[in-house]
This record gives sequence, structure tokens and C-alpha cells, in this order.
Amino acid sequence: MHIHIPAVGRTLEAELRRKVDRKTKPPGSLGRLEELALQLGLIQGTLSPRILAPHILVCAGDHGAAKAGVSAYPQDVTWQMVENFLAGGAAINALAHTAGVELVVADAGVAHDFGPCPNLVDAKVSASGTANYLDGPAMSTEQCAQAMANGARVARDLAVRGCNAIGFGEMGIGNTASASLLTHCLTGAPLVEVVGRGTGLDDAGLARKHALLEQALAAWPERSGEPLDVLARFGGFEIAMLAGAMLAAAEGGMVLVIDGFIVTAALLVAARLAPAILDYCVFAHRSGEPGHAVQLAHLGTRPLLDLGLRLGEGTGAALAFPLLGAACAFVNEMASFESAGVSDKS
Ligand SMILES: Cc1cc2ncn([C@H]3O[C@H](COP(=O)(O)O)[C@@H](O)[C@H]3O)c2cc1C
Ligand SMILES: O=C(O)c1cccnc1
Repeated sequence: MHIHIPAVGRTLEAELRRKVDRKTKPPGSLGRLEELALQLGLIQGTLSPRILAPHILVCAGDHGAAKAGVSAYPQDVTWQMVENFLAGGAAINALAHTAGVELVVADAGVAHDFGPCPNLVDAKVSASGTANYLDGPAMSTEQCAQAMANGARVARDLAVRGCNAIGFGEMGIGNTASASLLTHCLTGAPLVEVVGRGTGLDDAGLARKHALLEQALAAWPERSGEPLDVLARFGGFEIAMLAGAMLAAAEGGMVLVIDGFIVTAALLVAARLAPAILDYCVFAHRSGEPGHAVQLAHLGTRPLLDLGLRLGEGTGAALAFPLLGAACAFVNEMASFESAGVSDKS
């Protein structure tokens, strides 16, 4: 994938700040919404930012390692939840709906034949999910590139449909384990700090997951620090698809709304390939999965919400979208001290 992501230009910064500061409120009193408005204005290169046709892209994929016991749930939950997304019954359906955000669900490599399914984006790289990284690479270099290209295609299609902000979500049993390995390899944080309970492992399950992931690292003695090598070795198809979608979305000047631990693992890969992507990212929330705090600290960022969510699917991103709308609304709709005839500080 050939990607060029320019850093967001700062020429409008002073003017945007002045516009925000002239609104009928004490300076800084809208807190994080003011920073958000500034960021959105700079990304869009305008004094009047707008969120248009927002979407959440949920990428789903299966993990060979799931059968080794890295999750509290069986692998079949991945395809069953995809069916649930399509039927409108999952948490992300409810939260996207209430936020006024459209949902797009993509099969990046789920081990299931969905049959003809008009509402499911077919981006299947393999009909059996990834290989088990305890035995070798989860995917080939070609499969990894294919998954990333599929993500880029979907992001560009959304842009053509008038969307200028994408929230990212995922579904894949075992993918917190994959995200832990990626995070360890790409941030250098000790594995123990980035392995968590995922869907709800008990203490014995957590110890087993940690031991399996140590084994996975030991099975790759020639370990490379290159982000695409790490992604192919330990990634999921949904994670690779997300990384590709994020890169294309930022290249297209869109706003990227980043969800929890797995989505941020995909971003770690993307940010190593194109560091300026971070200018386009709004970090929606801090997940309860402990490795997410490590990722956020590594990226030097602070998320908008801290609600103790640990679900994924893009649920945190859906909850953050109304804040993006609020940031645009105050910049575009509030009066200034001058226009409203309100006295400023003397
Ligand atoms: C019913 C159900 C719905 C979900 N929706 C998202 N996830 C979340 O849990 C999975 C990751 O956790 P682990 O690595 O422990 O398997 C992902 O599929 C993620 O999106 C779910 C998990 C379950 C069980
Ligand atoms: O932070 C997340 O996205 C997350 C945490 C646990 C399980 N699934 C997703």
C-alpha cells in the first residue's frame, strides 16, 4: 500500500483559537470540546468544521490462536456476533443508532460462510481465519497486504459516499491476545503489562493466556521490529484491515475515531508506517483492558471518555461521536461577544 499522509497544517490555528475564544463564554470554559473543535478545524482546514455522514466500520476476523485457549469464549462467537450486527441486536447497533452513526460491517476473514449477505462487506482474506501464531506466522505477507488493501478500499468508498469521519471497531474472538502481542512488540512494554482478561478470563485463564503469549514470542526467535512483520506474525485479518482503513482514511483527510485496545493496536501499526496519522485521530475512550492505558501513554494521548467499557465493536467510538458533533455545533452556532453584545472581561 502506497500511502502519503501529510501532517495536518497549522496555518488556521491562530484564527480558529480566536474564533473559539470570542464565543460568549469565559476562555477555555468548554474544556476538551475546545481542543476537539480546534483539531477538527485543522484536519478539515476550515473555521467551520462539520461531521458529515459519519460511519463506524466494524471489521471481523477469526484467530487461529483462539482454539489454543486465549479467550473465555469459543471461536464461533465471532460469526454469531457478525450475524447479530447484521440483525441489529448488538451493543454497537444500539449505540451507533442513538448517536446517529451508520454502521458498516466487514468480514475480513471470519471462519464461516455467511452465504449471500448484501449488508456484509465481503473482504474475506481466508475462509478459515488466521493461522495459529504459536506455530508460525498468523498470515503471509501477501495476506496481510490484501487485508490492508481491503480496508483502504472500504475507507475510500465511504469517502465517496460523503463520509468525513470514521469510527473503527472490531470483532474477533482471541483478538485481545493478538493486540497484546502487537502492543508488546511495537511499544516495548513488558508483556505482563499488556495482557488482560479480554472477555473475562479468570485468574487461571489469565495466567494461561500470558504463558501462551510468552510461548508465541519464543516461537519467533528471529523477531523483527518492522511493523508489517509484527502484524503478519501476530495480527488478525480484522486488525490488518483496520490498519489499512485508517491509513487510507487519514490520507483522505478524514477524522479517525479510535475505539479501544484492539483498534489502538491496529493504529500502532499504522502510526509506525505513517506517524502523521495521529494528527487525524480522536481517541474516544479508555478501555478497561489494562494494555489500552499503556498504548495511550505510548502515543502521548488522552481519550475523551473513561466509562470502564471493555467491549470493543466500536462502542467507545460510537459514544464519542456526539462530542464531535457538539464541538462543531458550538463553533458554528454560538454567538461571539461582539455579535451578541455581551460584555467581555474588563
Ligand atoms: C458475546 C460477545 C460480544 C462481543 N463483542 C465484542 N467482543 C469483544 O471480545 C473479543 C475479544 O476478547 P477475547 O480476546 O477475550 O476473545 C473481540 O471479539 C471483541 O470485539 C465480544 C465478545 C463476546 C463474547
Ligand atoms: O478495549 C477493547 O476494545 C476490548 C476489550 C476487551 C474485549 N474486547 C475489546
